[in-house]
Amino acid sequence: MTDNNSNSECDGNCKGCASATSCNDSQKAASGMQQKVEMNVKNVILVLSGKGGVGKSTVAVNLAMALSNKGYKTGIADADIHGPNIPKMLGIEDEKLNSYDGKHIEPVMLTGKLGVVSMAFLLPDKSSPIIWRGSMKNTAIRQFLEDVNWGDLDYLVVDLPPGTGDEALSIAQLAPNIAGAVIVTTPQEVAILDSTKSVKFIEKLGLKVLGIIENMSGLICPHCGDTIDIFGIGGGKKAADELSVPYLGRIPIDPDMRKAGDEGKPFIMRRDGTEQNKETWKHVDEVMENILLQINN
Ligand SMILES: Nc1ncnc2c1ncn2[C@@H]1O[C@H](COP(=O)(O)OP(=O)(O)OP(=O)(O)O)[C@@H](O)[C@H]1O
Repeated sequence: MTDNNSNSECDGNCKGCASATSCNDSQKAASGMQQKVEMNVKNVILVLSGKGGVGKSTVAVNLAMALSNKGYKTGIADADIHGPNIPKMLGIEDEKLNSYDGKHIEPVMLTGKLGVVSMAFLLPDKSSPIIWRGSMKNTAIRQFLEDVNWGDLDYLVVDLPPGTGDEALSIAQLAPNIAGAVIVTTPQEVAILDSTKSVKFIEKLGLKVLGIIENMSGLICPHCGDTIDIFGIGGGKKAADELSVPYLGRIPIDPDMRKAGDEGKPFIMRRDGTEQNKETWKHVDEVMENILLQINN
């Protein structure tokens, strides 16, 4: 076994792993020997994608908000250590994490039923990069689960960075009661190819794929109501069928969705009654219901 973060050299069966003393956290993660943390959560939902910028955080905040609006006690763990955008999307980027006993961290409560933790709350300057190796990220993720006063949660929604790296592996191995993973993609071939990797990654870890969401799926023209295929339509459904995983639905490109993220007020809190808004709402509602159906399936 080497002393770096490579997982290719650690099979989890060497003497070091057996004695559990000589591997660093990342190697333990790679070998699958990390113990689940203890926390009172009924369902952990992972949100991931193969490619960046496809709408994971957008889906995560809307899903968490939808669940808490239904009365479920919900948490969001922003596990995108290098690019934590959840606080900005919820309009709480100036908040800080507090600790009353020096050990446990209080989540930032958006409402009585929705708490949030993110690296963004710990940064002195929002534009500072976080330059961390895998083992440090693993430790931070463990703390997000174990050291946060979440209370009893019905759902914990975890927003992951793109790809199948340290953060995804850490969460998959540390979090208890993982209901499954929602894979977000856009319709183009390159995004689909990368989301296929996400599906295989989740399956390899023995977790359930709740399904694929096709985001940015056509633009409904606000003037004529016609759909313009900017990135195409149907790639997510095709991928879901080919991979034999559920298709959770599609969300069109909607300028209001982008505004919602920029203004820190999630889309599902905006109902303006326009035809375009109603159409997007119909799709968002369908996607959220399908996720819940798959969890209870
Ligand atoms: N359906 C949509 N219509 C319009 N804009 C959208 C839509 N979905 C997401 N966006 C916008 O696209 C941008 C990227 O979305 P988001 O940050 O959710 O992606 P991400 O996959 O989490 O990104 P990253 O890989 O950087 O974490 C944001 O500005 C968001 O508001």
